[in-house]
Amino acid sequence: MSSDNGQELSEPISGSYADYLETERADSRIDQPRIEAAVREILLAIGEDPDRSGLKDTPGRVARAYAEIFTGLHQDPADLLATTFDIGHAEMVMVKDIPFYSTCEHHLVPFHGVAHVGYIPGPEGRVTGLSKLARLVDLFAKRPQVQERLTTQVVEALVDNLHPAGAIVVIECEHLCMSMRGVRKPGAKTVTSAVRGQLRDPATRAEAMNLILSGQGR
Ligand SMILES: Nc1nc2c(ncn2[C@@H]2O[C@H](COP(=O)(O)OP(=O)(O)OP(=O)(O)O)[C@@H](O)[C@H]2O)c(=O)[nH]1
Ligand SMILES: [Zn+2]
Repeated sequence: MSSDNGQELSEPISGSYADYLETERADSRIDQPRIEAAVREILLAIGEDPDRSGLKDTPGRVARAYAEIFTGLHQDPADLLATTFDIGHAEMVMVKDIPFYSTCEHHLVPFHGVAHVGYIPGPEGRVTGLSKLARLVDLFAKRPQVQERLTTQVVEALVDNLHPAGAIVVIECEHLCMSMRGVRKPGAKTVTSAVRGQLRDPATRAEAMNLILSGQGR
């Protein structure tokens, strides 16, 4: 892939981005035997038989699943955003409708939806690969979370690592803790936003919101 001005946009896998990819595969920092023991206890506590054939492999499966959905606890956004390009683009870049799943830290059930991530490159003109914006959402989503903190962490990682002139993150989610239990309001959506720098300016913010809302029939 190359940009309009012919510069290469290929992503060399070296240095700390390679480290990041390694953490995506590695789950060694998550204590799976401990999760297995805890899940067995939960099954006993609800009155199930953890040794019946349908459940005997469940603690191990849950441990592997948790190792996957909490990988982000052991990933550093600085590694992920280490590869940047100077392509002389000073206008807004927006990746919208990034689907993701996270885990509510209050109930350990999923919340899921879409994230819209945009920024205006700063004077240094540092631009990251588009996929990295989606990976950044996953990095913070794959932790026990609340939606507000997820939103803030994504925008602050952009600010800290790309030094943009402005950044915006808007997240829309359904929380299963509000759908399948408790207040039981399936379909209710929670929307959070965080804006920094030039995107606090009303006109620039309106431009970003138009980009987010366009094509969504809203
Ligand atoms: N602000 C915020 N609240 C959340 C998020 N995810 C879940 N919650 C809320 O966290 C609150 C926890 O409230 P508690 O009263 O401690 O727990 P609870 O008795 O299970 O509450 P209910 O869900 O109302 O039954 C609930 O109101 C949830 O809806 C989130 O991402 N952000
Ligand atoms: Zn919850």
